[in-house]
Amino acid sequence: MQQHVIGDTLFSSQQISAGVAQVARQLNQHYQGQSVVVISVVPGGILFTADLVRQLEFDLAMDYIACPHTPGDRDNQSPIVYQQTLSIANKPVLVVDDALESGSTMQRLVTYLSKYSPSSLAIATLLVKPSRVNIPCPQYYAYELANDDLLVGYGLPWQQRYRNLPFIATVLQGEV
Ligand SMILES: O=P(O)(O)OC[C@H]1O[C@H](OP(=O)(O)OP(=O)(O)O)[C@H](O)[C@@H]1O
Ligand code: HPA
Repeated sequence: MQQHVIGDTLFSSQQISAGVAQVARQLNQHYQGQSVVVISVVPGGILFTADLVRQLEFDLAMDYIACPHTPGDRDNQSPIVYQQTLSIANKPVLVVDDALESGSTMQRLVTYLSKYSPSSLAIATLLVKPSRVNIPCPQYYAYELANDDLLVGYGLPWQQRYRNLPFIATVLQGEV
């Protein structure tokens, strides 16, 4: 592993667990008694989704969607890949990803999924960065960051690596 890429730890695995629990609490309150379709944005959202759904107390089904993103790209125009394993028509849908940076990926996904007529659409992420666009739907998150710095770990890649780190760290300046 090229450990020299990895800078200071911003969120330890304990802080991540606390953040997951915080988002789960908000969702358990909001969706109590409902049957929800949770759509994970893969691959980045896999880790957060896995941790989050195990703390959700309402009935849920799971699906996935992808919209490959290059870190630092503030206008993600890549094709959306969605197999629609489950119908979401007339059902509450929760889209789960690790982070919003520009917000452009999630903004496109929300617009796209709304065409399938869900009864409601909301998003859940662990992190949000400050320069994200406004997405007009309910948003659940644990941590609002102070800047847009590139991060790595817990789903976030550096050159497609390090998604599996159990903590979230900065990327050293020369490597961004
Ligand atoms: O708000 P944005 O600026 O659009 O960035 C957010 C996206 O970036 C990350 O994707 P990642 O780089 O992990 O790639 P992925 O799409 O392959 O998961 C993250 O998982 C979001 O999907
Ligand atoms: O901080 C990040 N790191 C890696 N990929 C990303 N995609 C959005 N934000 C990030």
